[in-house]
Amino acid sequence: MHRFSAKVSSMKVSIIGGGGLVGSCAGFALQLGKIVREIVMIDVNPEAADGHALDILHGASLVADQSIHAGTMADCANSDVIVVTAGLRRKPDESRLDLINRNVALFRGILGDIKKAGPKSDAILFVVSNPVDVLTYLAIRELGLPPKQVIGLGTVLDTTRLRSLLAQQLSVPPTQVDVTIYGEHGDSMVPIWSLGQIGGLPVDKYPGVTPQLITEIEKRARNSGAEMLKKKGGAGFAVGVSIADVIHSIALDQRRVMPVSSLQNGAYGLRDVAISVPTIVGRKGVLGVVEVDLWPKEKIALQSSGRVLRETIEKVL
Ligand SMILES: NC(=O)c1ccc[n+]([C@@H]2O[C@H](COP(=O)([O-])OP(=O)(O)OC[C@H]3O[C@@H](n4cnc5c(N)ncnc54)[C@H](O)[C@@H]3O)[C@@H](O)[C@H]2O)c1
Repeated sequence: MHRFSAKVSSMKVSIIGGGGLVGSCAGFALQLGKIVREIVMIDVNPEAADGHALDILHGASLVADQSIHAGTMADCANSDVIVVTAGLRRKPDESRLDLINRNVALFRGILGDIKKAGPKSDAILFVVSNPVDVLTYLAIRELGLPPKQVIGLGTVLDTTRLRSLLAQQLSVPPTQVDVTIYGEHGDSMVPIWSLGQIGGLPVDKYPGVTPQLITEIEKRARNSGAEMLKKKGGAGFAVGVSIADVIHSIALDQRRVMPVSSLQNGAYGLRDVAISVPTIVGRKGVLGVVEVDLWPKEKIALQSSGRVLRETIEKVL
């Protein structure tokens, strides 16, 4: 435990885009997590970054002893984790991949600024901006950090949406639902029902689970991003806790298996693409991926998801 607390107390997290909805929710979730030492909010709109940083700081006396403040790109130089949530939001009915042309130039500029600041050799770049898998691949190509230190949020948010909605439908505790989505953070995402469990029991045999329910929940999870855009202008709280969950696995070197996006080298037949597969996440970033047997239709869907991303990469990068 002592070993961990030394690491925890030194963890500095900078959030580029901290003045926006996703970045501010991530900052708040990191405060409530009480694990990282320093939270820095950075934004081209400094007022917004300072406003969110101050709002979070105002609650510090009730939560934890952390340093919370607005900053500049220079803060990237000594940050342990650099989170990028800066970006343009999806318009209603716009697919995440359609966003790419608007977001690549913006993201390239941010990568240039991070390079200029000179990140630590063991820094982790954590990409959240959409289309997250494509931008993660771009960062791996262009930032100059080892690929293992570049992680995308991938299907972490999609997974918690699926689990939480299924739990609500079945009246079971959400933390006991263990079904994970892999593949693209986008239309071709692949829920892996073959490995799903509720309270350690096979999900397809759990009382109340029917093929119709599975189809319905899958559809709701897939449409959640669009639903959030329509109802409240974009996802905030759930993506915030998703970001914090990954950062905590890094900060505590927990080596948890998570559906984050990272560069693939052949597992599940995926290569030269950043996409979500079962990935071990620790202080050094991606420590490995775990390959297990899936239903053939799931493996085929995962490979086709990889092809969707590869085609986009070839078109736009
Ligand atoms: N990966 C996921 O699961 C996931 C989920 C939700 C949203 N997102 C993505 O996160 C991104 C942000 O969404 P949001 O709702 O917070 O949008 P937002 O408009 O509320 O916030 C974006 C922020 O980025 C800032 N910004 C723009 N250019 C910048 C730059 N060059 N440097 C620093 N800051 C800059 C803006 O000023 C703004 O404050 C979008 O790309 C969105 O699609 C990803």
